Amino acid sequence: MTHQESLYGKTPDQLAALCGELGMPRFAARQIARWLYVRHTEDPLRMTDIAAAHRQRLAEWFSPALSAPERVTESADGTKKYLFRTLEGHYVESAYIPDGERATLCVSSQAGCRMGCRFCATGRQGLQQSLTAAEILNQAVSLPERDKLTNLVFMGMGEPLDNTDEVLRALEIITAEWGFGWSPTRITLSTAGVVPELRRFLDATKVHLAVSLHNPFHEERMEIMPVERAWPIAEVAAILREYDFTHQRRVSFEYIVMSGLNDSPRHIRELTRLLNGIKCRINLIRFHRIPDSPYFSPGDEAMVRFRDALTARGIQTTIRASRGEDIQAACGLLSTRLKGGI
Ligand SMILES: C[S@@+](CC[C@H](N)C(=O)[O-])C[C@H]1O[C@@H](n2cnc3c(N)ncnc32)[C@H](O)[C@@H]1O
Ligand code: SF4
Repeated sequence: MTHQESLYGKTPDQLAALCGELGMPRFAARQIARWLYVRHTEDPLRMTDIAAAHRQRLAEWFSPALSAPERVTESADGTKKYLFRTLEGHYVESAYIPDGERATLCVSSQAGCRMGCRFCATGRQGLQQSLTAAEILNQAVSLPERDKLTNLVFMGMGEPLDNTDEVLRALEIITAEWGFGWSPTRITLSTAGVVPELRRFLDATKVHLAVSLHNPFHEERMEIMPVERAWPIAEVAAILREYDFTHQRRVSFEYIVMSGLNDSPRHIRELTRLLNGIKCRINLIRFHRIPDSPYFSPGDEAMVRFRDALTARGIQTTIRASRGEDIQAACGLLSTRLKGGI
């Protein structure tokens, strides 16, 4: 245990172990969790139902983890991009996306990413740091719009299943009744398909899953997503076939439509074959241009034709509205710029 450690981000089990080490009653763990996650107070000195001597000890041992965003950019459509600094000094982005009754926060799970997808600005940074559970939660808790949030998506920077321990801890805190008490159906985790971690995630939580597909052919997917080499999308699909997505929990596939690369009838046939037996939905995404990239989205009509062709084959398909494009709300562009990366 070091003085750098924070209370925030710890589960009651972890807090109980700490209480034991510090000579405090173990039941104090529940009280601390309540202060942290229900009352959003991380200063031990304000935890008034804990004995004063223990409060003092906690304050000496633990440093604060929560911090306000350092920068915000607002889009014409109301989307806001926040920039948070981690304790190690890296920048991560979160996008706040209001939409009628809904308000979604897109959170980052890592600063940078080591998956190297060719179309992704975050991928170009490489991995700087995996976020702690506290740093993941901070993006929601320290958001000025915290109390308006209805949904959370792990679609910001980083690959959440390359940081599974901390992501699962954050998900536990968000969904537990001693935590934020959110229904798991308000949360979606997006992955490029880290096969060894996928089952663990599916077994440990009930949150929705999104898989970044982008091409159903092994050779072609490998060209744009190096993860395909180690963990083919066919293996991801095989695992998903073992799970039930017909009730509360949903699985969807993200598909950036790239002109001339993945939008042919051949791709439609292969997608149908790949996803056969999985109750799912496909979200078609427009490519957000990043500098020096060779990819282009087709026009609106071609997107609609592609959607209709998939729908005609029995796959529920929607075209995802692009939000915040004027502020580059997608994926790592702002923080990459700050680092001088592009
Ligand atoms: C940034 S990733 C984070 C989650 C996870 N690493 C993944 O790949 O699913 C979230 C989504 O953004 C997509 N994405 C990345 N770069 C993009 C771009 N330039 N335009 C549109 N979508 C992009 C990814 O394919 C993925 O579906
Ligand atoms: S798309 Fe996802 S997995 Fe690929 S580099 Fe970007 S953040 Fe990483």
